Amino acid sequence: MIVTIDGVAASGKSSVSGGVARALGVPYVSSGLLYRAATLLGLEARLDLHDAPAVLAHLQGHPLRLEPLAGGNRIWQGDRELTGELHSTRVDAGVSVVAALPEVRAWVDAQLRALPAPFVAEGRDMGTAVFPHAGAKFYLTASPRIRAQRRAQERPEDVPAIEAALVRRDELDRVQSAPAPDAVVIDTGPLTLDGVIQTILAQLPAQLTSA
Ligand SMILES: Nc1ncnc2c1ncn2[C@@H]1O[C@H](COP(=O)(O)OP(=O)(O)OP(=O)(O)O)[C@@H](O)[C@H]1O
Ligand SMILES: Nc1ccn([C@@H]2O[C@H](COP(=O)(O)O)[C@@H](O)[C@H]2O)c(=O)n1
Repeated sequence: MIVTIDGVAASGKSSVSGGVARALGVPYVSSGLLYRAATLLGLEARLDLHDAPAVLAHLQGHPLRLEPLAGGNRIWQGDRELTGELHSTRVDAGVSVVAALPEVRAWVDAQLRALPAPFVAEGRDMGTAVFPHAGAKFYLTASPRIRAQRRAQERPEDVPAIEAALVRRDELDRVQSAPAPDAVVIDTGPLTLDGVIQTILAQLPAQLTSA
């Protein structure tokens, strides 16, 4: 059983996926962490992030390991844990460039499809490209201002700067970020985090919640 939760940047995908996964007793899988880790490695190696062969060759020489848990995903390169370094402003600024490389997308998709189900998968294209046969699909939205206000609780920048960066990232991610035709679209703006989680749980087919 796979449930997909896609959405725009900072719409609550990780927090909501964690809550849904805990309620179902399964892990969740953060696809964005793989793109973020690929970006961090590229930045550290001073690669041109537009250079697909260089980024891919570097990834193949420095394999990443995603550890999907209901309580939060962790990601490793060899013995080094990268998780805590991936939500920085510089990774945010570069990640959409790396994610636009078809070779990197194919590499990430292969990592994700190799994971053993059941799980909740969150990202941009989980319900469309990676797991089109998922048992239930959701797509989260909220206005840029609301998302920036939420994110400002966790970042040093002010709300207008965060909002501008989110709008830019949404624009760059537009190609791969769209609701699947069979996804339930949820505007999280008027909802609490728990409200979004309960909305999703209430819409899951009975066979998923009893599995
Ligand atoms: N419905 C909600 N109400 C209030 N705060 C929320 C809600 N959903 C998420 N948040 C908060 O918004 C922030 C962003 O959420 P989260 O990191 O889960 O988003 P995301 O979509 O995974 O982000 P990114 O795309 O950058 O990985 C977090 O601080 C989270 O606690
Ligand atoms: N399925 C996905 C997931 C992520 N991306 C790209 O990674 C960036 C970071 O993702 P977050 O979920 O952590 O925000 C995102 O801005 C996309 O560029 C993707 O392309 N596909």
